Amino acid sequence: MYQVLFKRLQGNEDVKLPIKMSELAAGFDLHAAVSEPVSLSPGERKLIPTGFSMAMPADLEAQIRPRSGLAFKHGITCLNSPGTIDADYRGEVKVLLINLGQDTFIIERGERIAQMVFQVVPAIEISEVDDLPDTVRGAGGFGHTGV
Ligand SMILES: O=c1ccn([C@H]2C[C@H](O)[C@@H](COP(=O)(O)OP(=O)(O)OP(=O)(O)O)O2)c(=O)[nH]1
Ligand SMILES: [Mg+2]
Repeated sequence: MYQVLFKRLQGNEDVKLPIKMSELAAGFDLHAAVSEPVSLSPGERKLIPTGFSMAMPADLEAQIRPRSGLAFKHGITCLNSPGTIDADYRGEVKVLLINLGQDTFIIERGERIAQMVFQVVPAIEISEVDDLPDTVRGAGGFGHTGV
């Protein structure tokens, strides 16, 4: 079991911390900590505060992903999906939303705007080499096996 710490930022006592909406949900829903309703017109993007910062074990990252309901119903998604929260980041977690729909969308304070999924990040050691191990695929890619 991993221990993750959430710190509520001042002035956001009324905004919920990330929560799972069902027992086995992969994502913790994130709530908008906007001081007043924020409008996103078609094509517009805005960085939305969540009212908390966090600390997690060094081998974790957190991914900020869209909510499918907002994407399907309103065309609202995360521009940098999935957003990456580094284990050493102590600033406020923010969500970069973009409106790909046809209508202006209003984000209300406390609304669930995205979800956060934790992942283990493997420890990696990099070595520069002159030759890589051969494979059957080789350099084939981008559809070289056909449709
Ligand atoms: O959706 C996001 C993406 C990032 N961040 C925060 C946490 C993350 O650890 C930090 C940096 O993110 P990233 O590495 O994606 O951005 P960058 O453009 O590479 O910035 P930096 O140079 O600060 O790493 O910004 C968020 O709050 N929400
Ligand atoms: Mg970075």
